Amino acid sequence: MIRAYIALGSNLEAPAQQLQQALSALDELADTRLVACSSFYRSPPMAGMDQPDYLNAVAAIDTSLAPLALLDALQGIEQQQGRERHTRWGARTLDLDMVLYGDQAIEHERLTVPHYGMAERAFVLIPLFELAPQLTLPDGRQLATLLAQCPPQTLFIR
Ligand SMILES: CC1(C)Nc2nc(N)[nH]c(=O)c2N=C1O
Repeated sequence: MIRAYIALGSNLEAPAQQLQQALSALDELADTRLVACSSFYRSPPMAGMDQPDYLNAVAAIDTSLAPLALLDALQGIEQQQGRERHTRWGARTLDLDMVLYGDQAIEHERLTVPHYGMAERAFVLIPLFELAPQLTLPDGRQLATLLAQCPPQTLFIR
């Protein structure tokens, strides 16, 4: 089994329920087990868009699904929970992003792992640090270092 970390985000239609429902769906995926989930964190939309605050978390899963199969499964859960991809940065009922997949660096047209924006996203780094403070990225960087260098963002533990 591979340890993967999934970033969850929602800012529409009862975000706390969206995240809880997504955690259950992750645990029910074939060949996958939900190992842990961070606290839920509320924060204003990054880049100050005119949207409701987000609720974010990071989940740790163990899976034997291959990366693209896991990606398909994550997109399936988003769709089950009403995710319409209107605009790239628009508000959404649920976002599931594969942040890390074991110690693999993946460059595929559908999938980049580690997640391309994680170093600038406190709403990913802080929940991830809660779960795995000693984590080292595939390129050798320490998660603690990324967190120290990340642009500050106001997060509230919900
Ligand atoms: C629109 C954008 C970049 N901003 C966000 N901002 C916050 N706080 N949380 C998110 O999950 C999030 N997701 C996004 O996709």
